[in-house]
Amino acid sequence: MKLVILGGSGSGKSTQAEMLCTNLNVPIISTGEVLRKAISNSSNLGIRAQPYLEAGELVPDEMMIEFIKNHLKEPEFQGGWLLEGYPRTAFQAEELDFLLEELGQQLNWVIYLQVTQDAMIARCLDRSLPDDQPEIIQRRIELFYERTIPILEYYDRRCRLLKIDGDRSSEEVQQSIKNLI
Ligand SMILES: Nc1ncnc2c1ncn2[C@@H]1O[C@H](COP(=O)(O)OP(=O)(O)O)[C@@H](O)[C@H]1O
Repeated sequence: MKLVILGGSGSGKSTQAEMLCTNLNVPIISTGEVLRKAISNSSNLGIRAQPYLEAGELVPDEMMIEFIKNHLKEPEFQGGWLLEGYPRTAFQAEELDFLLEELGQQLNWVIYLQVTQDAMIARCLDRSLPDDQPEIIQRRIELFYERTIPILEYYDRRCRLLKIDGDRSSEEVQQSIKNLI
């Protein structure tokens, strides 16, 4: 199974991604988590990505596209995978299509966790990750509507989109996803 899970800040996509990759026994790439770890390790990727995360801005497409290309070509991802937080822009979505064609793989589903803006903000303030200050959360949510919502229509036109109500318990959300994939 090859899945993408998307949603705004605090939509619960990391929680659902972890549950799914355990249930489906597939490896996961959570781009937000990878970037935060890269920053705390002061790796080359982390040093380059840090200013963007601290401002709530998206890391440049070219960096993310190269990162995903390098990972999805690794042997452990040949049998299936789950991408959480990628793609986030139209350019990333198009490049993912080209990459999957090159790898002879097909994306099964894009799972979109739909939650209200108020719920997103409340959950982010609750979890207080390093980049969870109110003004940064606001910017990340703005960017979600501006850059990521359009790619949901891209996948809907390809009949690959599953819209899930994320404003419920994580167990109910996970069951809804499992019923559809
Ligand atoms: N696909 C991506 N393209 C560009 N930047 C990304 C991507 N994924 C993660 N990031 C960066 O990492 C930050 C944290 O990502 P994530 O944990 O998914 O945030 P959120 O929970 O706000 O959706 C984002 O605000 C952004 O700066």
